[in-house]
Amino acid sequence: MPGMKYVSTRGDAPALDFADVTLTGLAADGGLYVPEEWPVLDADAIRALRGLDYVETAVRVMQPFVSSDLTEADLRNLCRAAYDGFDHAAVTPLRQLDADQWLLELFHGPTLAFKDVALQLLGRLFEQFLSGAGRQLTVVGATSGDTGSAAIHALAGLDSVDVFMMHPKGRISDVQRRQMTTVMAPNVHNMAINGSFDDAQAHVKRMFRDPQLRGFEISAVNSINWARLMAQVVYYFYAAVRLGAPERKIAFSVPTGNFGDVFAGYVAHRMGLPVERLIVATNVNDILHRALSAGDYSAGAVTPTASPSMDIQVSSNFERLLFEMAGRDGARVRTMMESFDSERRLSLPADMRARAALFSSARIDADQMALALRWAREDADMLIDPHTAIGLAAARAASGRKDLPAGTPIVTLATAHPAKFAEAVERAAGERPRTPERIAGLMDREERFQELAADYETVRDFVASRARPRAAHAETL
Ligand SMILES: Cc1ncc(COP(=O)(O)O)c(C=O)c1O
Ligand SMILES: N[C@@H](CCOP(=O)(O)O)C(=O)O
Repeated sequence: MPGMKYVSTRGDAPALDFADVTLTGLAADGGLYVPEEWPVLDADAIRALRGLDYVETAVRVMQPFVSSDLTEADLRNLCRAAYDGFDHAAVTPLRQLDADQWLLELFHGPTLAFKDVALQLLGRLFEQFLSGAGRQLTVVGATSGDTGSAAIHALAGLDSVDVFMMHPKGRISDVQRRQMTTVMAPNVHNMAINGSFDDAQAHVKRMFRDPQLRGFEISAVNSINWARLMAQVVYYFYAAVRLGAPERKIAFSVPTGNFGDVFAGYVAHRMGLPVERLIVATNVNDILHRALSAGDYSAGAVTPTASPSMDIQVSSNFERLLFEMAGRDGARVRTMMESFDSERRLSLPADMRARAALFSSARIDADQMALALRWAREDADMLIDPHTAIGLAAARAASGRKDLPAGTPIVTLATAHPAKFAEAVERAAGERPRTPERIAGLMDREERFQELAADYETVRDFVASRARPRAAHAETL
């Protein structure tokens, strides 16, 4: 059986197989890679997921995407190794809050955020594909707090990979920063830039196309990398099947920033999972809410909030949805994205918006977030983090407005452990979360990071002066 190929959302880059798409990250035309077609699990295949554990579910959901480059046994071994270190046997357990509301806990991995679900696997995929290949990767990444630590924990000490991670200085929590900056592995380089996450993400994309970095094999761990999203599709299936899929439709409320997590939900839907609705929950950095509710995709300045990981105005993965909304017309997406890059705004035409009817959206402000956090504490006896609270506020609003058919379970993705944002949680709920063992002692460790101006050249030169060049024989890859 021929393996899955991946094509660029801008239609002008070579199609790649899974291994290359994983190691490459961003497409050469500036687009994002997506599978050339969506594999489908029919109702029987979904029923057959009942009773399977997380690893077996992951193997069945991801196999169609990787089949050209990994055997089923390889994939199973990688998944076992990736999820073995999670501190819950279910990996991503479900918790019921009331008759309709559920939480999908995605924070049981090493760095206490949903990013571990994908990055624990991605690190192992890198190792698998680089083993014996003589290639040297330079991973450049941008983080608003959680991707950075999950990536660093997945890649620290790997000899064939150098990791350069930018975070916006002063705009992430102390725990988030220290989870990155206390890792002393020689292949890890942290940069605190005097700018926003959007600045950092723009730099990452530019480095892929910078002729001055031609001597390095640049790669990505942000959700521009397809493999990140693929691993996140799994928990939508895992949760929905436990709640009655395929016989029952489920709605998901997803706290959203870079649009990766919720796009994974869209992929699950395209693969055949009966999804009633995907609720895109934003904080006051609401570009996605405006885009989906009014067709206005225009980026303003980033406002710092108590949910810093979602303080994003330019959402990379929205381009993947645009590609679907444009009927997979890469040339149309290229024109739109080039216009967005120069104007910082796009108006989404009606024909495209009609293809995004599965999504609804909500903009949740600080008071609404705090109210949801308190409700979870007082009525459901759960301390949740501010990002999860944004998702929950949107979920409760949808159910209060009776936006969904009666009895539809709404699953809010609980994307981080509250201890990562202890001050904000304490402010809202009047109670400080307990400190999990995984981060005990973090505040006493030595930190190492480089503070840098936000301009591109400063960051690029920092990377170029420390990264190891690509291996000679990989020059033409
Ligand atoms: C805790 C947390 N919640 C939600 C999000 C938003 O996820 P996405 O960027 O995939 O939309 C992020 C960052 O990505 C995050 O770290
Ligand atoms: N919220 C993220 C921002 C980067 O998003 P990604 O999913 O594209 O890696 C973070 O916490 O770093």
